[in-house]
Amino acid sequence: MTGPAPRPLPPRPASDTAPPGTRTADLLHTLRLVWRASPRHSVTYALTSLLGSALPAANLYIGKLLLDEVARAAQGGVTYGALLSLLGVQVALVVLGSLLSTVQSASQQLLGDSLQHSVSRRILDKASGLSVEAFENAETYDKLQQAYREVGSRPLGVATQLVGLAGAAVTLASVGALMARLGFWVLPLVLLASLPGVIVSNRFGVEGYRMLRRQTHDARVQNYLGGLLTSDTLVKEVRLFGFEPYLLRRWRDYYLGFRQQLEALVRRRSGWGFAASLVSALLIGLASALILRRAAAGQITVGDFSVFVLGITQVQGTVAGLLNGVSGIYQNLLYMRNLFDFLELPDRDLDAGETWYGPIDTIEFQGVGFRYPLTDRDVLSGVSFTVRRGEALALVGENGAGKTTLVKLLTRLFEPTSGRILLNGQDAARFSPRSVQKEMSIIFQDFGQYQMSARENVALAEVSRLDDAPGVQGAVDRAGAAFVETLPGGLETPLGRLFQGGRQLSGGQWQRLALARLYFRAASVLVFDEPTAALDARAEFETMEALRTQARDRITLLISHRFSTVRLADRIIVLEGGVIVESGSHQELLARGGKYAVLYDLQARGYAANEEPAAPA
Ligand SMILES: Nc1ncnc2c1ncn2[C@@H]1O[C@H](COP(=O)(O)OP(=O)(O)OP(=O)(O)O)[C@@H](O)[C@H]1O
Repeated sequence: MTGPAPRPLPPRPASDTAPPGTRTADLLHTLRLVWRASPRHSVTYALTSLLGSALPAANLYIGKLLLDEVARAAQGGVTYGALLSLLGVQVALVVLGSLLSTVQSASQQLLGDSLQHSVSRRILDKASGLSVEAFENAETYDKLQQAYREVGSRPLGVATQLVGLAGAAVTLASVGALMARLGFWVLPLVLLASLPGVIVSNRFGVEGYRMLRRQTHDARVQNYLGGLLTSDTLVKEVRLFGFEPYLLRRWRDYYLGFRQQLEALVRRRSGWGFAASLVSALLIGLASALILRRAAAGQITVGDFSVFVLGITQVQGTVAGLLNGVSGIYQNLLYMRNLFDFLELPDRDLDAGETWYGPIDTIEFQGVGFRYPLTDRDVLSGVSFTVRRGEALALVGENGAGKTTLVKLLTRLFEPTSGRILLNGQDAARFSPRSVQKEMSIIFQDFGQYQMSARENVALAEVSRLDDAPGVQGAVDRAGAAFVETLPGGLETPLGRLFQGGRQLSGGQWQRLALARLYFRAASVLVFDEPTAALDARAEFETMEALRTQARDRITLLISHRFSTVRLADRIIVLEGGVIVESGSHQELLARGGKYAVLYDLQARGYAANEEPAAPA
């Protein structure tokens, strides 16, 4: 599906107030990245570019000699052979030029490809080592997204622009040396004439960039609005409520705002651009008049004059390229800082610590507290409880009470900010998170729907057993996901609608597969976070029955808003504002008449109300 072309978002570059050494270090770092990506293509690209940069001066010089010889030939004394040999050199230069540029662009393309691959690889390596915490931090996530988006252009941009700068210096020095022979004022005047245009274009380049930056927030909102209109998952709701015109109007309002700013910028840029070209023309006119005076005095040849005329365009183009290259490198380095910031984020070594072996028989929370990074509020505090093998513990509480957070701590995705968690009486922090996680299996509230085969959807819980067909089948049976057999390719059927040939499943079917994934891993701790939210009544009943059987030789943790599910647990913990306010069995908590009883009563009354016969009209 194609949506409206998204407005280019200027990615947020790192602050340009970084210490002066940072840019140099980033430049070197970028060049190292480029070099490592492909030394062979880096060298080829640099060499062909530099050699090619000396060609304009060589061409100018041969052209001058040829013209002078032609002029002399008019007076006789020059052989046809001499003219032909100069022509031969000129043709050879043209052939060399096109050979160099062919090799240059081929090596640039291959270097770009290697670079994109190697930097993407580094980003993905980094992303796989980051903690879950890092992903929940909006700024880090932004950096990751941006690094990934920019990976194809920025590092190569820095390298090619840097080589371009060196090439421009070579061109300028060689062409400049030729022109300087025509009079000491020629080169300064021509250089001066190049400046106004470059200054204006740079100044408005920066303004344009700032404008885009100012618009970043609004552009994101506009893109979001466009995304709502083109989203396959939201189309049902958008159509039914019919708010397309509202979305379109808001989308257009943003566009009109951007358009106004763009028009103002274009007007000013055109005015200044025109003024700059006038100044430039005056200076070139002055230089030409001076050259012509020397020509009138017979002090320069027709070849010299051609060096002057053709040299002007060459110098102006090179100066513009040089200054634009400097600002281009600077801008690209700002983006590279984002990439480096991301690559420099601390990893969370999931294998650090002692290795945990064997089943977990008890989990004990001792005064556990937790605060999300960059927030100023504890979402859990003083949480203490113990759960033993064979027990099913349910967590209840209203939205935002801290249930999922508690599970994240239990599963070592996050570490407590206070208190400790003991496993079989030993501090969990001593053990490597990964080795502990191997003993745990989970179905999250927002479980994954992997656009892969049904088998992979189950076996991802333990990829080393990806080919364990009986194991997968067993998990599928336990999860009541028998529908898999009715799929055209059985367990091998690709799922989801993202790729061709994929079968889309219903929400409940996806959830059953996620349950199968949980069962597939041989774990001593099972965590069910709203495991039945998308299930029908029968499936919920079956799941709960299976869960009760599973629970006998394991620790089971259950989060649910459905009391029909919760009441099956041996013990229930009631969380409120991150604190345990009650705990006990279903019967005990009802008898106590506290928070649990109130919540239970509310839900029970909801059912009862639905069962009341309709009042006669
Ligand atoms: N990544 C995060 N960064 C900052 N705060 C968070 C983050 N995730 C959750 N919170 C906050 O932590 C509190 C507890 O959230 P949690 O998801 O644990 O609640 P819950 O009891 O599972 O809620 P629900 O029943 O809605 O699933 C909430 O106030 C929430 O706003």
